[in-house]
Amino acid sequence: MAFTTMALVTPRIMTKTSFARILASSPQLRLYSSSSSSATADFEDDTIYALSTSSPPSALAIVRLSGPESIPTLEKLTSTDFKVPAPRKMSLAKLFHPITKQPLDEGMAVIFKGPRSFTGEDVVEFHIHGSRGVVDGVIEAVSDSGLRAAERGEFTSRAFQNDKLSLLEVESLHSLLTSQTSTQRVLALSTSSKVVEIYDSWRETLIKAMSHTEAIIDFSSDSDNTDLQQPELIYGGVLNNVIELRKKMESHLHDGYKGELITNGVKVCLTGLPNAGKSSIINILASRDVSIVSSTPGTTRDVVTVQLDLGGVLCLVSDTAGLREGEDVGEVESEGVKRALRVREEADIVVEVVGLDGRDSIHGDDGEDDDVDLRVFNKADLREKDELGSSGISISCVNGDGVDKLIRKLTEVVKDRVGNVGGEKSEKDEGSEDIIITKRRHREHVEAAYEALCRFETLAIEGEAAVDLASEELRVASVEIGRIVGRVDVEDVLDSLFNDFCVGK
Ligand SMILES: Nc1nc2c(ncn2[C@@H]2O[C@H](COP(=O)(O)OP(=O)(O)OP(=O)(O)O)[C@@H](O)[C@H]2O)c(=O)[nH]1
Ligand SMILES: [K+]
Ligand SMILES: [Mg+2]
Repeated sequence: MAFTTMALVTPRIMTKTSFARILASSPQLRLYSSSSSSATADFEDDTIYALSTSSPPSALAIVRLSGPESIPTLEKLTSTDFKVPAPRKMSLAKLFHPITKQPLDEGMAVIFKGPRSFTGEDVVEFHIHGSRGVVDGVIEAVSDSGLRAAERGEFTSRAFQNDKLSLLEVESLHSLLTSQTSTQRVLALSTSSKVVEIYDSWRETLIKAMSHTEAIIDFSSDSDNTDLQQPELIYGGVLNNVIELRKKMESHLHDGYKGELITNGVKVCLTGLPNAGKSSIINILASRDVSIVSSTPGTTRDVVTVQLDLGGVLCLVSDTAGLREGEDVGEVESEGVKRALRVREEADIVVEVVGLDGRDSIHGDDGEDDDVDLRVFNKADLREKDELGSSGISISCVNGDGVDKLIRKLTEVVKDRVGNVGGEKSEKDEGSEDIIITKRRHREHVEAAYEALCRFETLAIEGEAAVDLASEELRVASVEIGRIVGRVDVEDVLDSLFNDFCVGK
């Protein structure tokens, strides 16, 4: 699938002013350091530095240090009468190269004493002017003071090693740093500490249940004990708690994949017969010529995808080949149709574009088809007014009629799919659970835990005879939940995660 643009576009309702605006350029920061190896493998207590803001030039820049030599380095770069400020208090700092004594900048410095810092170590931040000359000078001075350039994500990995952040919080931080839309931002901010608490409480429930079943095992193997009333009671209590938790997991698993949709983007597919106007529509939505429009049916073959911000939700909107088959359809177009069908199959939202009138809908006159979420009747300029019923939206790519309505309607459909994130809860949202699954990784662990609890319940029916097997299922479930927050077995996830971070974070 080809992304024609890296910029995220917010389609705008047609007004006299602008039709669209590019929201944000690529969030990927250019790397200042070229180092790319993983930071997690060899954690050392040397002192690291990095430019934490994007490449010069910019108005201001921040160079960050972390480790035992941070504060001594601040002293080396300032004159003897400089007083190291109290933690978290900004102080004016005239900076000099420690050896050549050349002036570097008149900036600001702030210190954070470990463990009350992001990394848990002593941290110094230089807030300096963002020109290449200043930034290079300060970086050189820090390096000449014996500090080492940080690896990608090394500040965050130190925060993790020092128990300042859990794996789940590291993931949320990464989501925040790469967020492109308001829902991604709000979700990232809301899924850190609160969600850790939820998963930890689940794990606590499971560990408690496990300790009770272990007690039953001990109790039963004690041959002197003839009173079996008590273990049954205990087992009943454990079972109730497990059922309650299993149901909670179930409701989170049935969350409509909202978290993953917000994180990965909602896939919207424009589909329809050749010449319906699919490419014309994607060009309007993207406010630029991303897809070729022509009067020849079968123009589009490759899938063309643009990123749009619809009501604060990242959407990946794809233009696809017009669907048709037959002898006059050549090999290349035929491959295009195959791709179109695949994209449609995988889409979260299917928008069918109908050309001149309802008769050339791929589904015939009734327009009934389960996988279509929104039907758009294009070329309204060629129709008598109100010729069509209310089964879709009537638009014209030629004069722009109905385009604002299409954007509004599409936004509605998208927002309906991802739910209300971070907003005031409306009546509709009553009883709906908060999103706690934002990645496939989380879902897989919750699913595995859920299945273990189902097996536990089956085994529990057999009573004490199978209590040791049942207890093992509780252990499996607690390990799976522990993996989400990063309480157990995290190394494999960490390596790939920290590699996704920028240098300086
Ligand atoms: N009158 C009129 N013509 C339109 C409108 N929208 C698109 N067209 C024309 O319809 C023809 C086909 O448009 P495309 O956007 O290429 O259609 P498509 O669905 O992408 O076609 P394929 O890629 O071949 O499947 C072009 O000549 C467009 O200029 C419209 O609203 N009104
Ligand atoms: K065409
Ligand atoms: Mg096309």
